[in-house]
Order: sequence, then structure tokens, then C-alpha cells
Amino acid sequence: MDQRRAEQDHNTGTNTVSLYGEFTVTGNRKVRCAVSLTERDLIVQRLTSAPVGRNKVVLSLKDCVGCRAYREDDNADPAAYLAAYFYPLKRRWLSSGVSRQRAEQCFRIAALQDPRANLEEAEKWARAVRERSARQQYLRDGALMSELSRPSRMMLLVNPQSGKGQALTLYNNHIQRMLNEAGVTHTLVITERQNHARELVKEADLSQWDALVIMSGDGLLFEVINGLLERPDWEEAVRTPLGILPSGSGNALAASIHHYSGASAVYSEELLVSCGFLLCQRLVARMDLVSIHLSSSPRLFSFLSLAWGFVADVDIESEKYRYAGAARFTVGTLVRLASLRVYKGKLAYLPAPEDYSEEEALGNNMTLHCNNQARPSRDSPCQNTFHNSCNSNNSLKVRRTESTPSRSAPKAPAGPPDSLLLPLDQPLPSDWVVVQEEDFVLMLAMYQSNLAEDLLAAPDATPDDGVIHLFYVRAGISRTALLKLFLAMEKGAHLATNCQHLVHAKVRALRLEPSSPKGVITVDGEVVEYGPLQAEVHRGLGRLITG
Ligand SMILES: Nc1ncnc2c1ncn2[C@@H]1O[C@H](COP(=O)(O)OP(=O)(O)OP(=O)(O)O)[C@@H](O)[C@H]1O
Repeated sequence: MDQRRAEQDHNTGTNTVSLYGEFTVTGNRKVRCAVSLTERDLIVQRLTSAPVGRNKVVLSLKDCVGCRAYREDDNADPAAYLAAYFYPLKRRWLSSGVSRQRAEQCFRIAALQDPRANLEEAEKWARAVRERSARQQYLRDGALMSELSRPSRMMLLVNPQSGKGQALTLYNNHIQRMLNEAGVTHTLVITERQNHARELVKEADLSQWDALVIMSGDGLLFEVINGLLERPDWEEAVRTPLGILPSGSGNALAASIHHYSGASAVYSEELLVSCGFLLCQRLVARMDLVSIHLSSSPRLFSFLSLAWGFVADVDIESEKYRYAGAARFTVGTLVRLASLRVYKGKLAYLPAPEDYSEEEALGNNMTLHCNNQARPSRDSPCQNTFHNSCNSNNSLKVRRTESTPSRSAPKAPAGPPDSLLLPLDQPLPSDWVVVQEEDFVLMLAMYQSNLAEDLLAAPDATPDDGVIHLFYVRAGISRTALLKLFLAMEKGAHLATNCQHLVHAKVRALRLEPSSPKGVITVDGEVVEYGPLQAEVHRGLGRLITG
């Protein structure tokens, strides 16, 4: 295989070769390779007499997280080295599924005797690979995404107790190396107790960070989001890009991000590698946040779900099967099915208009600016233009931030006002739909696609569709039918089962008034005050690093 043939091979279509070189493989100087870089791919061809196909590897730059040039400490060796890090989707051993698996390409560049010249050549390649791979990401993901600045600085909050208690091991085994390969500078913060992360982000100098990344379950992100919204500068703070790396047992947001990337479902460490890869791409989208009013607690902000009845009970009761990881929900579902019960209450909602258009989403939002240099010009938050009577209600219920040390104390309660909600003790506005039934098996409001790694509850949800996907199951459903629904939910096929007891509505706000004296309500998997509540979606209020 000679140089001319290698070049001809790849000079096809628009994928023209922009760099070509012949290097040896690091670690085996006998193996020579012809390496070509095109706009889309890095093509490595071993220069042997064997048939071409077997010796050629084509690596898509979309799968590349980073590339670097370096010299080794050996002064006698004039060579420089080029290492490129890829995480392509590969078929799993003995399975039909695919998952991202690490593939490193490492070359020795020693064409010249001058070590500096070799290093310059390696650096030219590394720059070209990085630039093209960043361009590929941006092209793939379109206009509504923005990119973090490079190099990026992230605060990585790790909850060592999350899931099976292996978060730090998972960080050491996968994430540390991947972030280094991608040139992401990160500071590791190990959370020590409940609310530690919340307090930290409430006080943090956010200008130091391009993103806050949470390695835990969904509970830690819930704390971080609410901490950001308690700040006097919440309008700016809530637009800090947030990333998630799954090490809990539910990992619903991580599974949702993976789902949005279009890849087939993966679980546990494979999900972690996928989310790590997506984090390294540094693409930021808007994320809906839902403001939730409880009867006497301060207002909360939720990014994932609101549940009452069967789902909330399973979430909480299955805590004791935590050692089983993601399987805890399956075990919990089976246990609760055996003692299936009816939950009484009133449910009402404001339907989302059919043509809830992109323009409406963008109405109050300008271009995304995600790096810290651009922070002062970050886009305005979604601000509601109506200021009706509900605001006085909110001002009573919102957690006040006067106790937070700050240069300028906030005049208004933290977080945006709610424009669609009347006080809980007032009748509903006339355009709301009141559900006729008062006997339910479950109520589940979702604003991301996944309820857990293996529960695709709202398959067509997107991070910023401005919609609460409301599901409820009426009383009267048999155990078998309910089990079938949950089994179908693994593939997101529950709506296609045509179950007469399952209702799905896309809504912008809802009110729930449970009438049973005791019960469980969860917000993002965390137990909250039981009693009447209402919720309103704030389209695109937050920022999420997603794929
Ligand atoms: N070092 C710590 N020790 C105990 N609790 C902690 C610590 N750090 C954080 N926490 C708390 O643990 C709670 C649970 O965290 P999180 O939901 O992220 O993980 P998880 O419960 O393991 O995940 P999942 O809900 O998916 O099972 C959070 O409310 C957080 O405040």
C-alpha cells in the first residue's frame, strides 16, 4: 500500500483529505501507518501488503473527544507523539445493542531530527483534529444549541453515597481520564451531606465556572437547581450550564439526555460513558423548569417529574432495595402491585395549545451564550409578561433570600413569577380542564423523557418543549394491565397499548388536591410536603449540557 493509493482512496466526494502523513504506531515502531484527516474522519491505514479493508480504520470525528501532541521525557529521542481519543458506538459483546467504547489512536512522529519540528508537526495535527471534531459536533446539533468555551472549566460535584456508593470509583475509572482527554479542567467537590451542594452553589462565584456538573442521582441536581434559584442573581445563575453524570440508581435525567442523543438505550456504566462523552461535546440546550407550589412549604423548582400515587410510592418504598441499583424500581413495582390501591383526589390542568410553536419558545429568549466571557450578555430568562394576582400569592410562598449574604439583597422573591396560577385556595381559572374522576392509581407529570434508566415515560419529550407531559391512570385498572403498562414503558410503548385507564395530556400547568389524609408526593424523586399543590412550566429557563 503506497502513499498515492492511500490518498486516492480518501479523496472522494466532499470528504477531501486535508492532512496526510506517515507515522509509526506508538509502542511498535515496526508498524507504519498512512494517516489521513478529512473534514469528517480520521483514516488510519496500516502500510502492509495485506488487503486494504482489514488494515483500514475510519474514525468519525463526531466521536472524538480530544487530541493532543506531546514529547516524552527522553532527550535522546527526537520524536513527538500524537494521541486522539475516540468513543465510537460499537456492538456489544454477545448482544444486539451498541454502546460507546473508548478507542485511542496514538502515533509517533519522527520524520525529522529536530525535536521541535516534530512537535510542531504533531501540534498542527492535534489542532486540526480538534477543530474539525468541534465543527462536526456543531453541524450535527443545529442552531438551538450553543457550545461552551474551550478549554472549559467545570465544577464537578460528586455524591460519594449515591447509588451503590461507587461514585468515586466510577469517576476514577471513567470520568477523570475522559475529561482530561477532552481538555476539560475540572475541580472535584465531594459532597459531604444533604444540602451541601445547595449551599455551595448559593454562595459560589459562578464566573469561575463554565458549567456545574453533578455526578450522583437526580437528587443532587434538584438541590443545585434550587440553590441557583435562591440566589439574588438567580436570573444569571439559572443560566449556568448544568451537566449530569449518572451514579445514582434512577438516573432519569442522564437517561433522558442519552435518549435525546438518538442512541439506543444503555444502562449503568455504559450510560455513564455515554453521558461523559456528551459532556465532553459541550453542547448546551435550554431546559424547562417547573415551579411547584405546595400548601405551606416554599416554592420549589423541578426539572424532571412530579408524582403521586403508585409511582411516588414505588420510588420511596424501593429505597430499601437500593443495593439492587436500577433494578430497585422493578422490585418495588412488583411489591406495590401486590397491594395495589386507589388514591383519591382532584386533578385539573391547563392544556398546552396544539400549536405551541418554536416562536413562542423563543419569544423571550435570545441567542444562547454559554462561556463565561460572554456571561454579562447571557440571554434574558423567560420572563412572564403577566403580573396577575398570583404574584402576591407567590411572594408569600417563595423561599426568601434575605439571609443570603449578598451585595444587593433581592427585592422580589427568587425565581420568575408564575403567570398561570391562582392561589391554591381560589377556584381554578375558567380555561382549565377539570378531570371528572376522583379515584386514581397514579398521577405522573414528566418534563424529560425518562423516569428511570429503563422507564421511557414521555418518549416525545424534549428538554425545552415547554410542556408538562401529564399521565394519570384511573382506578379500575387490573394488576395485569398495570404491569403491562410498566413493561411497555421500558420501550416507551405504553401509550400504544391503548389502555383505557391511561390518560396522557400535554399541559402547561396543573393543580392536584389529594383527599386521602396520608400519602406520598415526590418532586424529581424527592419526597415533598403532602397536600394540595400546583405547578407551572417555565419554558427554557435553565441550561443543560446535552447531546
Ligand atoms: N456525602 C453525602 N452523604 C449523604 N447524603 C448526601 C451526601 N452528599 C449528598 N447527599 C444527599 O443525597 C441525596 C440523594 O442523592 P441523589 O438522589 O443524587 O442520589 P441517589 O439517591 O443515590 O440517586 P437515586 O435517586 O437515583 O437513587 C441528595 O439529596 C443529597 O443531598
